[in-house]
Amino acid sequence: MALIAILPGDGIGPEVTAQARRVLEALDLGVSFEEAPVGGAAYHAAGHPLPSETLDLAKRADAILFGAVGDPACDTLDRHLRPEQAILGLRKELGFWANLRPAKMMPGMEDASTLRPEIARAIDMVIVRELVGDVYFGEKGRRETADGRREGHDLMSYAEDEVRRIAVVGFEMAQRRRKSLISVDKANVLETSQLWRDVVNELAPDYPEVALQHMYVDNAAMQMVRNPGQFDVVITGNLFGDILSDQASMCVGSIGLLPSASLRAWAGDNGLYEPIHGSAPDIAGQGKANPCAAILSAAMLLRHSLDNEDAALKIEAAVAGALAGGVRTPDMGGADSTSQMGDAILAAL
Ligand SMILES: NC(=O)C1=CN([C@@H]2O[C@H](COP(=O)(O)OP(=O)(O)OC[C@H]3O[C@@H](n4cnc5c(N)ncnc54)[C@H](O)[C@@H]3O)[C@@H](O)[C@H]2O)C=CC1
Ligand SMILES: CC(C)CC(=O)C(=O)O
Ligand SMILES: [Mg+2]
Repeated sequence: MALIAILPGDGIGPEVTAQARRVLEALDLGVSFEEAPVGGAAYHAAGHPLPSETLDLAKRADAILFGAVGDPACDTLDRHLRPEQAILGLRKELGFWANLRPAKMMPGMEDASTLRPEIARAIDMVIVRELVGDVYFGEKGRRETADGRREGHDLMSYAEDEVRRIAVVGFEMAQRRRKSLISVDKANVLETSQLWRDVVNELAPDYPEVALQHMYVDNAAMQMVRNPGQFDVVITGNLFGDILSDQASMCVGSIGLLPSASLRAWAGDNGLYEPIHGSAPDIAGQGKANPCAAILSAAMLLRHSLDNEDAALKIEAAVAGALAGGVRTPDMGGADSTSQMGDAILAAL
């Protein structure tokens, strides 16, 4: 029997993963669930944001459903003990280097988008974000200069094999979709990005049917709100992908709508599935969180780790159906609660 590890985390994490678990249970898939604390919840309970029991569960599971981590009560802790280290640690320890973040306009959701309906309607992209390199994982430090100024640094670096493997994912995904790949970097300024661009260009002849374009990240941020329909598959580094995917979420209606998969293989392997949002302390505990991103992450889990495309499609159709029926949490301009959104999706199932 397949084992799904549920790591709810902090803030709205437990609220949205509870709805995703309801949906998975309703499908009667013959899977088992095991939950463990992570992030601030784990720090308060066990003194560490990623206790060894939680890491062991993540390793032994067939797939991981993750909520979110981040707790204002931990803001003053040493960086190594902060809740966010748990998600970075899980990604690194388990080698989940490929992060897929699909953003697609769902029927009848144009009113929730910050863009004009005719612009928003065309959105159907996947951001393929490199997840275990870049400035998030480079050498970090603080020092004091000779004249007494405080300095901080975070090294941005990529090795060619790290770029190549994520670029291959991008090219292969583009080949399965609309055959357009936009690689986002800052090669006009950054050495890391020049290497990124070189490696992507070297791969391009292997994928002659894919139209490759390079775009600087500042322009990409602007193009994403000017004409998001031009993006099919986007490949980019850890930092730029983090930022651009939050931006893409508002183009399709809410940060509470975008799921993600963090993988080390296309299919049939353990993966980590989480909404792209954080723990949202400003709305935690109020029943206001939109659970759609977590529920759509559960669909990605079934698709990529449990080889159950049928069940994944059922969940995606149920979410689209509930939204098309007008159920909306406050982030999408409505007044329905987290559990009412979950109820509507279960009813649509
Ligand atoms: N993967 C993870 O666990 C992530 C953790 N974080 C952490 O989360 C904490 C809060 O970070 P923020 O920058 O505020 O980002 P956030 O994504 O938690 O929230 C940003 C804004 O979006 C809203 N929001 C987010 N998810 C929502 C949902 N499902 N439904 C309705 N509204 C939603 C929040 O209320 C807030 O106004 C921090 O500690 C941060 O480090 C942030 C991003 C990802
Ligand atoms: C703790 C952060 C690096 C997580 C994040 O913002 C993300 O992965 O989207
Ligand atoms: Mg983020």
